[in-house]
Amino acid sequence: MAGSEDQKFSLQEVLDTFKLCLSENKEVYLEQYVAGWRGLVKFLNSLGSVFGFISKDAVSKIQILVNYMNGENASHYATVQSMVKYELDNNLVDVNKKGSHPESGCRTLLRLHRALRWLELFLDRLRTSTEDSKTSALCAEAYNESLAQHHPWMIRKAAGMAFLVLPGRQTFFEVMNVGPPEQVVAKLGEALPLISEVYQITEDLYAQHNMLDLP
Ligand SMILES: CCCCCCCC/C=C\CCCCCCCC(=O)N[C@@H](COP(=O)(O)O)[C@H](O)/C=C/CCCCCCCCCCCCC
Repeated sequence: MAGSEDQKFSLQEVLDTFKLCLSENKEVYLEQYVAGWRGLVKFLNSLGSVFGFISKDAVSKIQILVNYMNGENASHYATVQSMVKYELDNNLVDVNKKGSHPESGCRTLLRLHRALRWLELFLDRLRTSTEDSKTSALCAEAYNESLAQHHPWMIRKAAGMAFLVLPGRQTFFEVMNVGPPEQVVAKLGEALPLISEVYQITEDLYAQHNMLDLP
């Protein structure tokens, strides 16, 4: 798995995985969810080693979920809904404070879920940005509105420094491998509703089970 993060990023590929994320009855397939994140990590890796600490954290969370998906209880880790039910029914989630299940699927996925909100906000800003927009500012705004609220000061500082070396909008669009800027904008417009729907379904599920603040 780790090696696949080094390959070339394609926005279309990420879009395809998020398209495949939802079942007919709107359950979120874990395999596709994780595949979407793997694709995004490829992009992050292509931005350079400054982003290594972020990539490392994302990869370790992906790996925790992959281990459950391939483990002895794999059948319970087909969708986010089945994972939540299984872990809650079997008291496998540290609901109030870290205890015997510090790496439950539920708390691990929650971290990626919060990052998905950042992604949604960031992509929307990119989509509506102009040629002279600064990606670092767009990224920082999206981060401050979402993930930052869950991160301690040190992480916020480190993330803020990393954002400063983000490439400009033009380079960013090129790395997406979609085509000219108009096509990137169109593709982002296609991707956003899918990402939003996956985010909202997960958010509602976690809210319903009072799990939005898992330690
Ligand atoms: C379509 C292409 C354009 C966008 C491509 C974006 C690619 C982004 C790829 C990955 C995003 C990283 C996801 C980070 C997950 C962070 C999860 C988290 O919150 N972890 C913290 C809490 O975990 P526990 O300690 O409770 O286990 C952990 O402390 C975090 C450590 C690392 C710092 C995370 C900073 C996140 C910044 C997100 C912005 C990424 C900037 C990418 C720039 C394109």
